[in-house]
Amino acid sequence: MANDNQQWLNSLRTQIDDIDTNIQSLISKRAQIANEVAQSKAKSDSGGFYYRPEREAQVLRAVKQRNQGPLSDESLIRLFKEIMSACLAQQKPLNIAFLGPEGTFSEMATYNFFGHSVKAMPESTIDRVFAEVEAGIADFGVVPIENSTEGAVNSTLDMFIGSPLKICGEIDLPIHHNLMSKQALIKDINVVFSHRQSLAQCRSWLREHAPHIETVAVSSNAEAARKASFNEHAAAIAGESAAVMYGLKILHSDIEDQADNATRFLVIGKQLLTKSGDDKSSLMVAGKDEPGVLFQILKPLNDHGISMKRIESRPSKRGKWDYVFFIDVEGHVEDENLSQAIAEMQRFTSNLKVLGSYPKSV
Ligand SMILES: O=C(O)C(=O)C[C@]1(C(=O)O)C=C[C@@H](O)C=C1
Repeated sequence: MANDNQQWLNSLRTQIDDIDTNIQSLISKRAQIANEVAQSKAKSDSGGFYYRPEREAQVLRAVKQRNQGPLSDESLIRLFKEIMSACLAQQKPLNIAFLGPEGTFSEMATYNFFGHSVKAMPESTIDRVFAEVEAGIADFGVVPIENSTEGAVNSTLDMFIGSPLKICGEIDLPIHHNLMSKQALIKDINVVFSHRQSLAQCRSWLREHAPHIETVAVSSNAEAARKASFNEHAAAIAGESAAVMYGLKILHSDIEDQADNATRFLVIGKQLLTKSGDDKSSLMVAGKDEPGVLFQILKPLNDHGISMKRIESRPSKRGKWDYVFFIDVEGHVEDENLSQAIAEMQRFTSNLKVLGSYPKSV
């Protein structure tokens, strides 16, 4: 019996070896063809842009559509992202600036979107991420834009007012928080460090399970984990990778108050993207100081059957009580109905800037 089972195991492993040989040779063939694509881009007027997020979104949507299991869509998408990341790295290795330090959710979002064959560059502030991309030191940047529990990240919205950068993609990252410490028991902990937003996202859990523990806000979750790593009676609330990086034990996982807690990040760059087939566009609009101006600005969207996904207002910094509106809509600016709507909106705005058309997160 044991012998039969061993034979079965051996035969299964032989099958896996054969399949791996085929997969490897196909991946190598794919990489060769991607190299030829790079040569064709070098000859064309592609503006030196080798990375094509709209094409990658199409590849990933096809992967999802073909999937019949047993692997989940997420697993297959992760694998194909890594394949494309490696194929692109041989054409042109990308430098990606993100809101650091290492071990933050922004870093996780960066690798989730670009795969691991990129050079991820941690920056200390959102302004620095924009500056590195504007200066061409980084090819793209990754910045948080909103959290499903805590709302908009105003410092990112404000950067778009003065920056020429475009939005080239979005990343919808589920955020799971963990309580981590050198200690094994929560009763031995007297202080919890975390970023202000993360403490807010775990408010009810902390009230219920750790009412005796003091909470201290620090600059990032990774910094919280670093502090907890050399304080015997401290804990941090952070993502899993911070626990690994700073050698902490996870005492409780998924402690966020809302199970579907997520943060949306934007990919910023200099590239204007062509249509991927399922896109979103972001507009920044300064209204004229007239009665009913917001209604007039939004009316063309309704008239042309365009779905608005989000609107935020921010002080314009041009004068007191003067605002700009950030509006996300379905579609690409090259779509007939959206380009007509934008032309009509311009009659009621003192300034309208298309921040980008980009594929919806896959
Ligand atoms: O189709 C392209 O333009 C490619 O360069 C190939 C490829 C891929 O591996 O599929 C690689 C990088 C681009 O970002 C998009 C796709």
